[in-house]
Amino acid sequence: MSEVYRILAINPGSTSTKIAIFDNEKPVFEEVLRHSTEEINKYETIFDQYEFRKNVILETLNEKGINIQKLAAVVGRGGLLKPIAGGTYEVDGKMLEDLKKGVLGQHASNLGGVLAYEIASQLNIPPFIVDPVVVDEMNDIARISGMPELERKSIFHALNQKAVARRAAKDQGGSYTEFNFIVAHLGGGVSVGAHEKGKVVDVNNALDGEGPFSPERSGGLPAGDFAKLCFSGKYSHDEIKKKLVGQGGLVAYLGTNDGREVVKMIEAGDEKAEIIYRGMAYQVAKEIGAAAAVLKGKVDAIILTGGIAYDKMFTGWIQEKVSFISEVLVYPGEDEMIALTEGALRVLRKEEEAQRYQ
Ligand SMILES: Nc1ncnc2c1ncn2[C@@H]1O[C@H](COP(=O)(O)OP(=O)(O)OP(=O)(O)O)[C@@H](O)[C@H]1O
Ligand SMILES: CCCC(=O)O
Repeated sequence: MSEVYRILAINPGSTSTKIAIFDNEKPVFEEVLRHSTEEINKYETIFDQYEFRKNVILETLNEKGINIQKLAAVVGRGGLLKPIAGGTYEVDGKMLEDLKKGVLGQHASNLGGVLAYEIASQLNIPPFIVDPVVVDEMNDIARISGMPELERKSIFHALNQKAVARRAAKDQGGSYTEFNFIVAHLGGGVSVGAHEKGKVVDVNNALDGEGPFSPERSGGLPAGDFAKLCFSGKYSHDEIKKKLVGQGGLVAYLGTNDGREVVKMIEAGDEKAEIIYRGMAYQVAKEIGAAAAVLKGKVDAIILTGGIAYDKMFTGWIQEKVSFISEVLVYPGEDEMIALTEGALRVLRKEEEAQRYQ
């Protein structure tokens, strides 16, 4: 009989920490630990949230009677490292240092590698990350911003976009590298990627004021007015950064980062909530149109995924605008937990060697 590896997968998002235990590919336990804006805003930096999230994870596993001594590995969603190729990486001192100091910036997934490392080293088992948000397969032409000092960067929901695209390809009876897809990840942040035969050749930097606004991010802004706001003297650099990521989008307009709350507001007749939520769908549809141009109109399917894709009203508004491009497939939620686990299993089974972060 083949060996059973028990894996703990940890996925810190901007509004939640998802945890799961798998015995090989079989899910044994899964939970979404939600964190309110108030809870998250107590901490100045992402790294400051580490102890809080670690305690919530360990308490939850303990309450559920899960013995962590039986784990074979811990795998976390990887963060804002320097741009790297896709795949599974073992968390080492160099990576840990870059994740802790936020070498490319602060992001919830920086905690994935740190939490994996802290829990795994206590148990003397390996810590991994898989397909971090900095996976970079962009065409060079897509890096041009219009201002030479500012190069566009590939920072997006690589793990889920790729996992869902692979699943869609399988459902269509082929493999990921045979199709052109546009994948829109609709989570706390929103990214829309043009996947050309298995490579994400262009994508909005979901963390840096590009693309559609999202539950807690501003997305692309009128640049001149934004520059004036930055120099108005009203805000510090940190406050401006929070207006872009954390306190932008739905939070800024409606005071919540929770799409379900917005749906309730709309159902209760709140017209402002409806126009803002429709505005978010409108911007996602426009970004999908742009990705269709990148793929020269050769689009096998548009895929909507992430938490907000559970909302049929929202996906319906997008579908109305983009279904002229291609079929629209909806894969609500995320495939990230199994994608993380599979990445760890490939290494434990020696099908793949863990890559080293340089
Ligand atoms: N049924 C639903 N209707 C509307 N919104 C929903 C529904 N279910 C989840 N959401 C919303 O989806 C968003 C969270 O999505 P998701 O869990 O994919 O994001 P995250 O992991 O916190 O962040 P990110 O995906 O950016 O890393 C929240 O705004 C949540 O309220
Ligand atoms: C940009 C990568 C993931 C996210 O925070 O939304």
